[in-house]
Amino acid sequence: MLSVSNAQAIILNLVQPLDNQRDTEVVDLLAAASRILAAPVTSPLDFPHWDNSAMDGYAVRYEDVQDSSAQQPTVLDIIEEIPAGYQPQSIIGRGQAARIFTGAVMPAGADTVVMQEKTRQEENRVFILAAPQAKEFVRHKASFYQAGTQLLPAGIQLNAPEIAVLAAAQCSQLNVYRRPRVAIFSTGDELVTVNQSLQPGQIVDSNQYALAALVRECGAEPLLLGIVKDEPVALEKIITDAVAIADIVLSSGGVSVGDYDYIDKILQSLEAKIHFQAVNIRPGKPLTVATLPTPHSPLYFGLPGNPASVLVTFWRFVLPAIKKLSGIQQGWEPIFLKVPSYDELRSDGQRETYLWGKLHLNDGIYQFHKATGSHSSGNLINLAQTNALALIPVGKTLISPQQEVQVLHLTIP
Ligand SMILES: Nc1nc2c(c(=O)[nH]1)N[C@H]1C(S)=C(S)[C@@H](COP(=O)(O)OP(=O)(O)OC[C@H]3O[C@@H](n4cnc5c(N)ncnc54)[C@H](O)[C@@H]3O)O[C@H]1N2
Ligand code: MOO
Ligand SMILES: [Mg+2]
Repeated sequence: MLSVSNAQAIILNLVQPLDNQRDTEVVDLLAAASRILAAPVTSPLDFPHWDNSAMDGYAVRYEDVQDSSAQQPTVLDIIEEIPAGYQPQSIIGRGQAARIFTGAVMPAGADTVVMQEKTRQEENRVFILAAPQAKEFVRHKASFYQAGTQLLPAGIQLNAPEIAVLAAAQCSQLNVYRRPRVAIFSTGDELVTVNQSLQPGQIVDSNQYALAALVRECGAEPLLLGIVKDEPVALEKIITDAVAIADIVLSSGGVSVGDYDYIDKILQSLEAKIHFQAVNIRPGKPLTVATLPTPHSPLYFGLPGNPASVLVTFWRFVLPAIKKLSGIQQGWEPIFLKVPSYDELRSDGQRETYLWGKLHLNDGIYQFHKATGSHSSGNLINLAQTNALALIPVGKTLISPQQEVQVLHLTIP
């Protein structure tokens, strides 16, 4: 059976990132947090914009003060006071200084700032009580960033640090990738919505709600198409509708070998290319990945119906695909941490097994705690509060308490 890593490689190979011309939109800076930058940004401004002081103190000429000490202070005449936001008017000459404050423009003639604590002021004179270093406490024009060079590259996510940079560079509108569109529907005669009353044999379609939340969490737009019965005609229509509007289609259920599992047959009748129908993973083995022969060739994930399988296959396979699609330039693959396991972890050794649970901080070190209760893929109850999946590789049957385990950390992104 196809290994998890080969399945991931096939999926990432199939994903075409959004187009940096067609698939973009302009958003205000305040709405740009967590979006993906579609074009590199350059600024006509230098950072700092001008030489300025890093301290509250006195702007001086280094050559005047280089021999200063507490015993033999240099005495300078204060000829100007320069607060932040003020353009200095005078040129500092021999024996002169300017009172200056943090962030204020350096006056011409001065090249060094002496911090206030190393001075004593008496009326219009300042006593320099210690020799500074040459150019000390001056933040030089363009020393952080040179105008016209690249400020931010395309393909990065805009988080608080980038938003700060863009604000400082007066970029009030940004060219970002549009959100990937992800169509979601559930299949099954037994399914009802949260608001319908349950008849014997029925369950709530929790997968659609779970997938909508996951898609939204990773910055994409969920298009909810509802529940469809296990009927070929209805299924063919919903798949056709979904592929027409979405970049990625997620269905759940109907991909195993039962008499009412129609998804793969309908994909075949629609001339989809099915890349694989099963992966050596637990939970989530019956996973269908296909591409459809429409112009924009959306990627189709037929996720298995069991609720735990849906979440695990989303985290392991769909999330990296959405990341690549969204225009992010790198870091699509899941990140595994190596941590000690608090609990004993078991698998039959046949499939790459994912056990859900929580990373707990213990004295500054993460530890994996397995969720209590049944790890059946049909049990969604103990999935609540999951923030990590422990991985037991093929061939391994036991990870003992305190042994190291690889853990997929689920904080998105
Ligand atoms: N003979 C075999 N039977 C099964 C195999 C197998 O290899 N041979 N694989 C099992 C595994 S593993 C899984 S996972 C499931 C996958 O089943 P399907 O994708 O065909 O899904 P369904 O049969 O439609 O449903 C399975 C299960 O999940 C519940 N379900 C379905 N949709 C939802 C939903 N939207 N919300 C909540 N729960 C849902 C459904 O009621 C079933 O209990 O196949 C095994 N069988
Ligand atoms: O793959 Mo299934 O998800 O083991 O139950
Ligand atoms: Mg089935």
